[in-house]
Amino acid sequence: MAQSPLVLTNVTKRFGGFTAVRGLSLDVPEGRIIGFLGPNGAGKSTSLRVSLGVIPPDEGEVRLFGAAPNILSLRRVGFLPEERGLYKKMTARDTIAYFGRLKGLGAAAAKARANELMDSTGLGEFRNTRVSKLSKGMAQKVQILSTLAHKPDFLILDEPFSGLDPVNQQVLEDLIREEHARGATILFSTHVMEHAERLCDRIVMMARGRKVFDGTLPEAFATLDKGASLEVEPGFDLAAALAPKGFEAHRAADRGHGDAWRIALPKGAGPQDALRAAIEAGAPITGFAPDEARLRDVFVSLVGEAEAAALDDPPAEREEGVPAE
Ligand SMILES: Nc1ncnc2c1ncn2[C@@H]1O[C@H](COP(=O)(O)OP(=O)(O)OP(=O)(O)O)[C@@H](O)[C@H]1O
Repeated sequence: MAQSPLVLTNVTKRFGGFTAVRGLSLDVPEGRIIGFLGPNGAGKSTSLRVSLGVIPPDEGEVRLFGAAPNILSLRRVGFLPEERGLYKKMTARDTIAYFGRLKGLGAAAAKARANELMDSTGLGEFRNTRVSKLSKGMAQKVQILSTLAHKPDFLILDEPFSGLDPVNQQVLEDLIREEHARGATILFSTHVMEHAERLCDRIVMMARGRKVFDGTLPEAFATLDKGASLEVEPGFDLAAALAPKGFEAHRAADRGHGDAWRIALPKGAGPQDALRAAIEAGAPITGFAPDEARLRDVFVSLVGEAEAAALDDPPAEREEGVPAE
């Protein structure tokens, strides 16, 4: 069996009296794209830092390519830290090539790889531009490309999408897929669930330092009760009409034209069954939609609306110059 690039067993990390990560066990199998999800402060960055040996765990074990993180295993990793930082006076291409050389590429190979990466991601014309003259988003792209320069086996990207506009978020999604197709294993953290929905084989959800879910997308959606939404003309009591047919309806909101209801589906029933039952009950239907579950709904069902609301907050800015530990 292929070796998992990363295995965490019962990892706990405390800062003073505060526990940032609590008993986290995680297996990142080779060749997967895994999304590490959770709101600000959930413990994602701390877990990633512990995984790379940047900070030691207080309890538990980290195995990176089968051993404690070491110089050899770290060479196989490309890491995008949450705190971005590049040498401002270096050109974009030299920056990417420099990171490639730090990870063992020869000078010519590093330069060629930097050119190739910049051309394929729309940065070709900025090869000789100094980092200080790049926009924030472009500098972020340069930093991301720097983590890929040496074609790492394992990419760990901490909030790679934050700071990118929608076009460049798409460029990054494509890049992640290409790296995956090349054979890389990818673990990325995000509080934007949509990226994970589109990209990931598996997701790990964190809240307040604890893992609250670990599984495939279908497994995540299977945790939700299925439902449907129906709109009927105002004043019609859908709950009373559907109760004898075994469906529970709750008024969702008065939208003006009609009344919106949410129907919980009993086990084995589909949204069309609810629609049929409403028609049979003589409901004056003005709208119908099967519920389209999103990962955010899964998160809400696991940790509650209050905790999930933090997903909408922008990532916390760490003050510059504040050390990681
Ligand atoms: N060096 C540190 N010293 C003290 N507390 C820390 C340190 N690093 C992280 N923390 C705390 O640990 C908790 C988890 O932080 P972490 O950065 O791991 O969360 P996160 O899920 O990555 O969130 P974000 O998206 O905001 O970065 C937070 O409450 C944070 O304030």
